[in-house]
Amino acid sequence: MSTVFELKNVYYSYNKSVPALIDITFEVKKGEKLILLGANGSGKSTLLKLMDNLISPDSGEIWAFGKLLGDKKTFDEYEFRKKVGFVFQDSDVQLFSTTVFDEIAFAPLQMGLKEDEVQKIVEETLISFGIEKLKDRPPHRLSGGEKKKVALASVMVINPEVLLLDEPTNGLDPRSKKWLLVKLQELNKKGTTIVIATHDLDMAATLSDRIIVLNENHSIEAIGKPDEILKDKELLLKVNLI
Ligand SMILES: Nc1ncnc2c1ncn2[C@@H]1O[C@H](COP(=O)(O)OP(=O)(O)OP(=O)(O)O)[C@@H](O)[C@H]1O
Repeated sequence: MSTVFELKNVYYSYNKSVPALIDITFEVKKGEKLILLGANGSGKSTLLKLMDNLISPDSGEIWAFGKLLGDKKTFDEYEFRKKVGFVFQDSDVQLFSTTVFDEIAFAPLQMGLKEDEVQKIVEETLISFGIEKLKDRPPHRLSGGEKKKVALASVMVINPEVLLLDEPTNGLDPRSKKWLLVKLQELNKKGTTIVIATHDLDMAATLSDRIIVLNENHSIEAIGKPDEILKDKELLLKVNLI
């Protein structure tokens, strides 16, 4: 299996006195389902933002598809954005269009698809996410769960090779959550690499090949197979997950 992401001794702090991540090293293999678990404030969202090249490490390196993120000579931001989709924890940060239709059409239009192709792909996505009725509504006036579905649809519409998802089930009702887990499983079977930050042990159990646990000191406490990690009560207690 080829490596999609490689993080080497990554450090990050929002301001000098408060570290957010300390000495993070791991790889993500192509087609892998990786769960990032950890208590509030342990650094999960920060880690995903670093992997999405929204912020840059203070030190250490992040490689994606064999290229050093942000490297002026070799890194192509446009190619990267086509391959990697990021769904924020807070949907309000993500949604900016005047209608749900335009929100979902944005990425395919950016990729240069023709108007009629975009129309078709957006209609299909609206149906697949069960949000056809919302298509003319302003995204910022939707409920939390509806916003989350639109945010997911607006990223998944271009079928990225890698999905970075920050608390994707937050705000979803039980049926929508189940539906999302099935959808992510299906995408993964077709080859999509999935990295999810969550506290949701249910999701960690159903949707992971490997789990990374971050501790309150913002470093990696454990990396392992789901059955090893989720059986380890002492570990889960230590990081506030049970
Ligand atoms: N914009 C910011 N400015 C300053 N500090 C920040 C900022 N965002 C996060 N932090 C701090 O960085 C650390 C890691 O935060 P992060 O949001 O990555 O944690 P998390 O594991 O995703 O938490 P949660 O489970 O609560 O979403 C925390 O100590 C947090 O207070």
